[in-house]
Amino acid sequence: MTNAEAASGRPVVLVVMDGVGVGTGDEYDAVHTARTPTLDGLREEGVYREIFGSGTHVGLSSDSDMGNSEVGHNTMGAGRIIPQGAKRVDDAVTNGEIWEGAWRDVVAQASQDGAQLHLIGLLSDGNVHSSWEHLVLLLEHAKADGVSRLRVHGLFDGRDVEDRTAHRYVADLEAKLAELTEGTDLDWRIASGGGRMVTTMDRYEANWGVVEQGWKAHVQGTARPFGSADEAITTMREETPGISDQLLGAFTVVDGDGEAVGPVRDGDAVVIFNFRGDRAIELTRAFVEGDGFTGFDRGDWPDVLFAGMTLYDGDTNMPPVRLVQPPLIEDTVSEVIARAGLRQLAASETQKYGHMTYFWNGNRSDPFDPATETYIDIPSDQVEFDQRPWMKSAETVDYVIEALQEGGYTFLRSNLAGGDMVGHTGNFESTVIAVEAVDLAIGRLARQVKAAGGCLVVTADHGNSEDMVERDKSGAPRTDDDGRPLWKTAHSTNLVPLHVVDYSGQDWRAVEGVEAPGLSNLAATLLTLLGLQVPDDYRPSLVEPAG
Ligand SMILES: O=C(O)[C@@H](CO)OP(=O)(O)O
Ligand SMILES: [Mn+2]
Ligand SMILES: [Mn+2]
Repeated sequence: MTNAEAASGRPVVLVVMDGVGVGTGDEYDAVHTARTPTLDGLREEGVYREIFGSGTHVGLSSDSDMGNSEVGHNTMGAGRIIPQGAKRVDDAVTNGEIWEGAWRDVVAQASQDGAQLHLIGLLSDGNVHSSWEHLVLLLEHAKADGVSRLRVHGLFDGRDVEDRTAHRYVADLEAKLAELTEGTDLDWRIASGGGRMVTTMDRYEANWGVVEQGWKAHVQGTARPFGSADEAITTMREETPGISDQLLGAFTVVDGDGEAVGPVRDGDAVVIFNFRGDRAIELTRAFVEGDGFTGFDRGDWPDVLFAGMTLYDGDTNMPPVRLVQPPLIEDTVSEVIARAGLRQLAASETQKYGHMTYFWNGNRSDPFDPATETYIDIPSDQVEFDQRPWMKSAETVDYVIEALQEGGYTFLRSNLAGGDMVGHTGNFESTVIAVEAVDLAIGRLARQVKAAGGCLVVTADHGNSEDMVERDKSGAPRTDDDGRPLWKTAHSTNLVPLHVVDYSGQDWRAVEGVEAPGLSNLAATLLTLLGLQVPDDYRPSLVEPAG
């Protein structure tokens, strides 16, 4: 029997466990600490490998860059390593392309009499949504290009960098602004800000109220007033000891008369300097969409020249003006499957919905073939996720199980968000529960895949929950002044698991000798399991028929 015959007809079911990497197994490894009978069992039952999900293996600039959902899902779906995020913008910066196109219009607009240039984005060197170097370069070029009034609206991270460091980023930014403006009559200031999870950086329309807070802070200048960004941070930390940077409230910087120092006005130029789209698109829409906009009540919105760092949504062409053009990823795995006429299902809760559709499909939102593809978006809870660590793992799997029972689908993919979203809270106990809920859900799904004689593939897009503590350079856990662990809220650079368990009777074995096996090998692996031709430029499959 050929591979294709063995595979013909039976469903292949992929589960992406978001943020569940392979850790050291120590007491800060929530995956190891969790009771995971399903994952332990799958490991015995089928092919198990540990593969790369970070750094240059997913198209980032260096191997010290942790993975993230965007690049992880892009890479999985593309079957190749595509230059990504910071790397893509870095390339445009290196070859100077970034200063040639829309940037010229931006500075021309900002040089009109009385106009201002607003730079809005995440103050971080996590290189997930934004890059500190890019912000500095924008400032330097704005100076060289004669922008006299400039306002920075800075969001605090605490998610991709060590938590409770926002004051350092603010100090560094104030120092940079002082250095660039010293001895000139440039009028450059920090004008507003807030923690990214409560200000501006909502995603997948989970909570437009977050964007509204940002709109009040950055655009209207009506958020909670403070004399400076540093004063805002200090005050909010006094009010809520231990508060995470991501949750610091939205604020507006005001002058001695209580007037906002930099609201956005007609005729200004606005740049969002985040390069990643999922959490930049909503504010973008608030700026560029006309009367049809329904996210929240914008009041009288200013007429500005708006530019994003890059394209945030390929299908809606948002934003229409951007500093750097994005990668166009063609021939992604679901396009290949759609061309073969096979039916596909994608299911995820809202927090990761775009990951399983837009990012998976090489930055396009719509199905390739609406007749054969079904997308399911399960609304996420609107809470801090450590309060509901099971998230929607059960509901997500319910949809996949139902589709398997119904029959007719050949490739069914889903994302279980808990390991990542709860891992980001830095709450170890809740993260253990999140991983257990993921395991439980996969257990239920595995039984249904078995009943259907299908093939189950389980992997993760990057690490997070398997390493929950900040570490020093030697890898030793760091503690606070009282000796308590410094909980880590960020992703990791760890390897991720890959399980392949086929209940159809076809045996598979690991392909030896694949160079640096990683997420980029998943697409060929899936096509091989499906018995479909692998495009020539894909990285190779990690499994082959045994015997
Ligand atoms: O929450 C997010 O935006 C990122 C971390 O910045 O996580 P993920 O890449 O898993 O979506
Ligand atoms: Mn993720
Ligand atoms: Mn994450």
